[in-house]
Amino acid sequence: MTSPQPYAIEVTALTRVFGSRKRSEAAVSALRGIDLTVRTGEVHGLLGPNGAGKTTLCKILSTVLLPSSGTARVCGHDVATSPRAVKPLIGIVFGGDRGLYGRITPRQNLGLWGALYGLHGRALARRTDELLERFGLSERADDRVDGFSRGMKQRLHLARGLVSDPKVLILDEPTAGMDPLAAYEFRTLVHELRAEGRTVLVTTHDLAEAEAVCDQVTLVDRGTVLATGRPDVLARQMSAYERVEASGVSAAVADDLRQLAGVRSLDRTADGRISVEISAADTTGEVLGRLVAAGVTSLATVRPGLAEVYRHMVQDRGMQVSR
Ligand SMILES: Nc1ncnc2c1ncn2[C@@H]1O[C@H](COP(=O)(O)OP(=O)(O)OP(=O)(O)O)[C@@H](O)[C@H]1O
Repeated sequence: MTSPQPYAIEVTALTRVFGSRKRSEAAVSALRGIDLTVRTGEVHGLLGPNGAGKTTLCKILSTVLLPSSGTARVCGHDVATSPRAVKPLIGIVFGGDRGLYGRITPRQNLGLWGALYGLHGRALARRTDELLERFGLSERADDRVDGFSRGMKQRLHLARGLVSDPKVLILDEPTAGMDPLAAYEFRTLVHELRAEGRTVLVTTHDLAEAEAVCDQVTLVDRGTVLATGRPDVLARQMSAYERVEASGVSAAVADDLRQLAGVRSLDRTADGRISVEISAADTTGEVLGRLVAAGVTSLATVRPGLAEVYRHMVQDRGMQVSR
């Protein structure tokens, strides 16, 4: 018996350039030398702002798009030279409305997709029924999809991604536009997929979602990898970019805080509030402690948005996290 591949996804020095369509347009380097490994059975988050290159990478992995240079392998098969070996191993789910046929029913959508993967007859009917049941769509199985709510369409997308029983599932912003309950159910689903032994690559803008479901997270920005590591390790690093905001702080206390080693900057706003930008993970507690000791009661800790974290990370390049 052959032993399973240790890595479900191996990406090395991957680039993708989109040529310009008009003379006036510059070519776009969507991926600029991505290295990424995802262990078999792992849930791996790809986290990055708009335009980071996440969708481009997902498309290359699912053989929809060719790389410009570098290599990408799925379960040991090169996506560019062996797409036929890759296709049955991989399922892809895009968020939003892309890829569903609204004028037909969920059963027919799944039937069409299953047929593309070579399923037919009883096997296809059984698989379709199982998935409709799993995603709570059995009662609406024969209604037209275009009358469905966003959450139902999203569940149908997920069902579609599983039609071929793929070993590797790519979820491109699967919770975009989901309400909180649906997003919670999604997290449960990802845990189930992992328990079934599948490898999941999930793209998101949402750090909390990545922390909740992922074993490993890779941060990407402008086509490059900024850092990769366990989400709790990355989150701890990100906490080094927290801000503390407070009002009613005397000039003497503010000066005292400014002197602390882990304080990057301290600004006072026109309305008398202060904003303290932290530059070391354990400084937030120290700043809060000093403010409380000085009798300040109006204070808050603000975790920066991803865009801000990226900005800091890009400035502080070299803080690569390894496994
Ligand atoms: N077909 C295309 N032609 C030209 N440029 C493209 C094409 N597809 C993507 N790009 C560009 O490549 C870059 C990366 O886009 P991509 O969609 O991969 O990013 P993303 O991280 O998925 O962003 P988002 O979160 O907004 O979906 C962007 O600058 C985008 O404009």
